[in-house]
Amino acid sequence: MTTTKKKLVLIGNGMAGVRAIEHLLKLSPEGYDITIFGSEPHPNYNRIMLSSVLVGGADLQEIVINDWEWYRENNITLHTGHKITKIDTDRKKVISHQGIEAAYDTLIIATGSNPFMLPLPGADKEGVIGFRDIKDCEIMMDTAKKYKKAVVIGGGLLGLEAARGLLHLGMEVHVVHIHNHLMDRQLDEAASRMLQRDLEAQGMQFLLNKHTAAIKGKRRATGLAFTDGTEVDGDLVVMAVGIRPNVELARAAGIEVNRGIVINDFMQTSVPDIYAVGECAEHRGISYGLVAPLYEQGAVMIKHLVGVETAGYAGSVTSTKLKVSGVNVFSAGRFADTPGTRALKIQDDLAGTYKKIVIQDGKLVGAVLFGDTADGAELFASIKSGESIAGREKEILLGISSDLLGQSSSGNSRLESMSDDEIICGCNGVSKGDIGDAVLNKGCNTVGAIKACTKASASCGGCKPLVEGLLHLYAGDAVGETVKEGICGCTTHSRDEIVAEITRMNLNSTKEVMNVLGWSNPEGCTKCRPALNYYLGMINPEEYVDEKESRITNERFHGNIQKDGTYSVVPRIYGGVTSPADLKRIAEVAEKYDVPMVKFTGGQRLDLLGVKKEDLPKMWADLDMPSGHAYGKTLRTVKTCVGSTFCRFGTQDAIGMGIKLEKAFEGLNAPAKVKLAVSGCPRNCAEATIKDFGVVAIDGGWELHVGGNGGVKVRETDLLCIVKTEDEVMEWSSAFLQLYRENAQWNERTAQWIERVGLEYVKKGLENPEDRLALKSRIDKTLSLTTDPWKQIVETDELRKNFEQLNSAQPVQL
Ligand SMILES: Cc1cc2nc3c(=O)[nH]c(=O)nc-3n(C[C@H](O)[C@H](O)[C@H](O)COP(=O)(O)OP(=O)(O)OC[C@H]3O[C@@H](n4cnc5c(N)ncnc54)[C@H](O)[C@@H]3O)c2cc1C
Ligand SMILES: NC(=O)c1ccc[n+]([C@@H]2O[C@H](COP(=O)([O-])OP(=O)(O)OC[C@H]3O[C@@H](n4cnc5c(N)ncnc54)[C@H](O)[C@@H]3O)[C@@H](O)[C@H]2O)c1
Ligand code: SF4
Ligand code: FES
Repeated sequence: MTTTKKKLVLIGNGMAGVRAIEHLLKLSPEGYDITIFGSEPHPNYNRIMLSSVLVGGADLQEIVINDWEWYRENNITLHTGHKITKIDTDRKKVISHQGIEAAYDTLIIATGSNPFMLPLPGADKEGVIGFRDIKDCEIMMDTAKKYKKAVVIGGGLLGLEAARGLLHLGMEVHVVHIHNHLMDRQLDEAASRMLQRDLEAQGMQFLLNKHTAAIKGKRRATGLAFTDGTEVDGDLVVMAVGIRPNVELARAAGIEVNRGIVINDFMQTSVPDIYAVGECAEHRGISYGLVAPLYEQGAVMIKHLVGVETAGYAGSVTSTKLKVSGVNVFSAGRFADTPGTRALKIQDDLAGTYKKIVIQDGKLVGAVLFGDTADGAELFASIKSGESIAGREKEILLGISSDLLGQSSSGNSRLESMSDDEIICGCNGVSKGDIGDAVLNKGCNTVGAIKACTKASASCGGCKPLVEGLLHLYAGDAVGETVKEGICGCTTHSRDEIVAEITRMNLNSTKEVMNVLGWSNPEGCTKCRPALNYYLGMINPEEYVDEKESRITNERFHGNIQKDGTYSVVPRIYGGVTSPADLKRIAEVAEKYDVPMVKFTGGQRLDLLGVKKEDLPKMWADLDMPSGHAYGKTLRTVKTCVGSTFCRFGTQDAIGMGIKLEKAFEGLNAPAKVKLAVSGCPRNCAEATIKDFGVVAIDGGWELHVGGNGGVKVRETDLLCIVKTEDEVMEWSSAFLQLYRENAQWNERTAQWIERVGLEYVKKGLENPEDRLALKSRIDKTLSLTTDPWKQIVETDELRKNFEQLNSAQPVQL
C-alpha cells in the first residue's frame, strides 16, 4: 500500500527556511512533498556574503548555498520569482501573486525582514536603496560605474559593510550616524572610537550625531539635508538603519503578530500547522537578525515537526563580527555596563587593541574586542556555557586564546566537553560533529580543507580559532602544514601546479584531477570546476571532451540569464557589419517570439532581450546566424570603425581587419572574456585602447595594443608593437591570445594578467618569431576544433534533448 506524503510548503527561499528544509531532508527524507516559494529569482544563497561580493571577495556564483540541482535531486518543487500574497488558513493553501496555488498540511513561514527605509521626504527618488539582496548589490556595483559619491545612513554592521564595499568600488563614501559613536548596538564608546579611526584611515568619512531631514535631488538623489541645516552630497543613498520583520502576509491571514510573527518554543504560530522561523519570527519578544539563532530555531522546529524528541528553543546569546578587512571587531552578549554588572577593560593605544569583558554573578555575560579578536570564539563559548569564571576574571581579560584546549572549570577541555550538536560556525550552521566528521572521516587536516568541506569559517571568519582548536583536538599530530592558498578552498594547489600536473600526468577529466591532486571536496566547487574544465581543454584541445556540467551557467544555456529569469539572444554580427537580409530576419524572429526589447549593444550588435528559455533553440534555428557568445569566457566582439572604406581620415581597412579577426577567433575558449577592436586611424573611434587586444591603423601599418579594459576598473592598453601587414596582425594577435590562454589564471582578464606578469614578460614571450609561430600553431589547432554551439544544438537531436531537459529544470541565474 502506498502512503501519501504530507504536503509541506515553505514561504521564503532564504537562509533560515531552506536550512530548516535541509534538516527535514536528513531526518525524514521521504516524509514530505516539499514546495518552496521565493520572491527573489535566485536559488538559496548566503545573504551574509553579499558584503564580500561588494568588496570583490566572492562572486555571485560562489555564494549559492543550494543550487538548482539540489532542489531537483531532493524532489523539491521550487517557484522562484513567486511572491505569496495570501495564506488561506481555512482551505490550507497559499496563493502567489501570479496565481499559483499550493495546498499544505504543514506551512512554514520564513519571509525574513525588510530593510527599514526611513520615511524621509525624497526617499522614493532613484538612487535610494537598502542593502538586503543581490539586486541591491547589483545596483551598488552599477551605480559605482557612473557616479562618484555615496552616502550610507546608519553606522551599524550593515552600514559599515556597505560603506566598505562602496569604497572598494571606487566611490567617495560618507557614513551618516544618528548617535555619537558607531555600532552603538554592538560596541562601547572606546572600541567604537578605535574603529572609527581605522575606518577613516581606509578613506571612510563620518558624520556623527546627524539627523537626516530630507533626501535632496529632483528625480534622482543628489544628497542629504540634515536637521541642523547642513548637507552632504551623494548620488547613491544606502539606508542601513535596521530591519523590520516581514509579517504582513501572516498578519493578513489572522496569525498572531507582534513586531514579528509570534512563535512558541517549537516555532509554532497561533494557527495550527503553521510554523514561522527566521527573522520574520518573534520568540519570547525577540526577533533575531543574525543567522546562528535562526539556524538553532530551524533545527528545533524540524525535530518537533517530525516527532523527534527535543527540548524547546530557549532563545540565543548572539555574537557579531564586522566583516571589514583590516579591521577586527567582535562583540558578544550584553556588552554595556548596566546595574549589577562589572566590567574589566584593557586598552593598548599603541597596538590599537581593546578588550572588555562584562561579568554578572561570577559569569561572563558580554565581551567587546577590538584589534585582536582571537579570543572572541572562546569568550563567546564561555558566555553561552554560563560557567562560573569566578577567580579567573583577570586571567581571562589578559588572554585566554591559548586556553582553547585548556581546562574548563569542570576539569575537561571545553572543546572536548562540547556536545556534537553545538554550533561552531554560526554563519554556516556547522556543528562540532560536522567538523569532527570532516577531520576523522573525510581526511581534512587543515583549516582550509575543513572550510572547503563544511564551509566552517568561510563567511565572517569569527569561528576560525574554534575550528583550529577542533582540528587539533581531532587530528592531533596529523594536522597538516599551514595551508598555502590554492585556486579555491577545495585544494592547496596553485594554478601553475595544477596545469603542470595535468600536463605531466596527462590527466583528462575534472574528476581525475580532483582525485589525483587530492581535492578536499571531491565534487569541487563553482570556482575550481570551470577552471579545471578550461585548463584541461587548453592543454589537450584534441582529446579533452568539454564537460558541459562544469561550465558556468550562462555557458550551459548559451545565453545570458536576465534578472527576471529570461535570456538574451545575441547573434554574431562580424565587425558590426550587417545586411538588410539579416536585419529582416532578426526583426521577424523578434516579432514571432514576442521579444520585449531589441537593443543595440556597445559591441555593435543586436541584443534580443527577455527571451523565454523554452524559445531559445527555436529562435536560434529561425535566426540561422552564429552565436555571438555574448555570455561566455571567449571572444565577445571585434568593434570596428568604418576605416578607409568610407572615412576620409582612414588609413587602413578597419572593417575588413576586424571581420578577419572576429572570424578567426570566434568561439575561442579563454580564461575570461576577450574583446577586440580595430580603428582605421589614430583618432581611434573604435576605442581600441581599452580592449584586450586593440588594433589602431597608422600610416603604412598597424599599432597593436594589449591589456585594456573598459569595465569597473578602466585600464588603457600598453603598446605591444607596430607591424606592417594584416598577416602580421593575425600572427601577433594569435600568439598574444595563446600566450594569455596558456598563462593566465582562470577568470583573469588580460588587463589583470598583464598587471600581474608585466608587459616585459608578454613582450619576451612574443619577440622570437619561432615562439610566435609555435603559439599561433597551437591556437590554430584549438580554433580548428571549435563549433557553433547554437547550430550544434539545433542540428543534433541528442544535444537538443539534453538542452530541453536542462530547460525543464530551473534556470541558474547566479
Ligand atoms: C549584507 C548583509 C550581511 C549580513 N551579514 C551577516 C553576518 O555576517 N552574520 C550574520 O549572522 N548575519 C548577517 N546578516 C543577516 C542574515 O543574512 C539574516 O539574518 C538571514 O539572512 C535571515 O534569514 P531569513 O531566512 O530569516 O531571511 P532571508 O534570508 O531574508 O530570507 C527570506 C526570503 O523570503 C523571501 N520572501 C519574503 N516574503 C515572501 C513572500 N511573500 N513570498 C515568497 N518569498 C518571500 C525573501 O525574498 C527572501 O528571499 C547579513 C545580512 C545582510 C543583508
Ligand atoms: N557582520 C554582521 O554580523 C552583519 C553584517 C550586516 C548586517 N547584519 C545584520 O543585518 C541587520 C541589519 O543591520 P543594520 O546595521 O541595518 O541594523 P542595526 O540595527 O544593527 O544598526 C542600524 C544602525 O543605524 C543607526 N540608525 C538608526 N536610525 C538612524 C538614522 N535615522 N540615521 C542614522 N543612523 C541611524 C542605529 O543607531 C544603528 O547603529 C542586523 O540584524 C544585523 O545584525 C549583520
Ligand atoms: S578612427 Fe579614424 S578611420 Fe576610423 S572612423 Fe575614426 S576617424 Fe575614421
Ligand atoms: S561564524 Fe562566521 S564564518 Fe563561522
